[in-house]
Amino acid sequence: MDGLPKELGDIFTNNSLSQSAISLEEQKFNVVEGAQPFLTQEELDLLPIDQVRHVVCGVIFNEYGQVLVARRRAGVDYANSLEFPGGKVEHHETHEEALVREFEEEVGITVANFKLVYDKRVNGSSEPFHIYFYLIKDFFGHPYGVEGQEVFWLNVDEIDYNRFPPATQILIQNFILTNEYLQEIYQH
Ligand SMILES: Nc1nc2c([nH]c(=O)n2[C@H]2C[C@H](O)[C@@H](COP(=O)(O)OP(=O)(O)OP(=O)(O)O)O2)c(=O)[nH]1
Ligand SMILES: [Mg+2]
Repeated sequence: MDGLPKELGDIFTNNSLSQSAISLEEQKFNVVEGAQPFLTQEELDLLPIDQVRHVVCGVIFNEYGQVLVARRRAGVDYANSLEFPGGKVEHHETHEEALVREFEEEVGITVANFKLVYDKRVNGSSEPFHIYFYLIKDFFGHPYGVEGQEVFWLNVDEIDYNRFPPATQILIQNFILTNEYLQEIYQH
């Protein structure tokens, strides 16, 4: 796990739920980013690329123009927030291999034909990471929450980007809500 130790993550979540005065919906999204020493974006960007963890995520649309979204589990970093499926690249893997593996492990589908659309250096809760978002043009199978997590298709006009981690919010605002993705999907 990339976040706080599980016990700490749970304590954080429970405290937030019991003591905070914010709405029930907002309480579900507990950002633990920054629990480790905070680095500015400039400091993060100066870290050598081979010294930060790489994370790959995929954005997939179905034939109705809906986007595939999952909910992060309790007790992990960004607990209960929404996310695009994906995860950490392992040492022996390319980004593409990691993306294929993560989609099989998390949502049970095989993905193909993808393109990098946005990337960003992030101050994670336990370590800095570099996140890469791929637009996935083809997939095989029917997605479901292999690890028991909620997985669903969301209409683009129903996306509330505040429910996603900060890096994903930027992607949604600049790539999805602007319809930039349509050009990428239909460009051959
Ligand atoms: N999957 C995913 N992770 C995201 C998104 N935005 C974002 O900041 N992250 C962060 C959360 C985590 O700190 C990090 C890695 O994601 P992860 O928790 O899915 O990693 P993983 O699947 O390998 O999980 P694990 O084996 O470590 O439990 O990326 C997103 O849209 N999707
Ligand atoms: Mg994951």
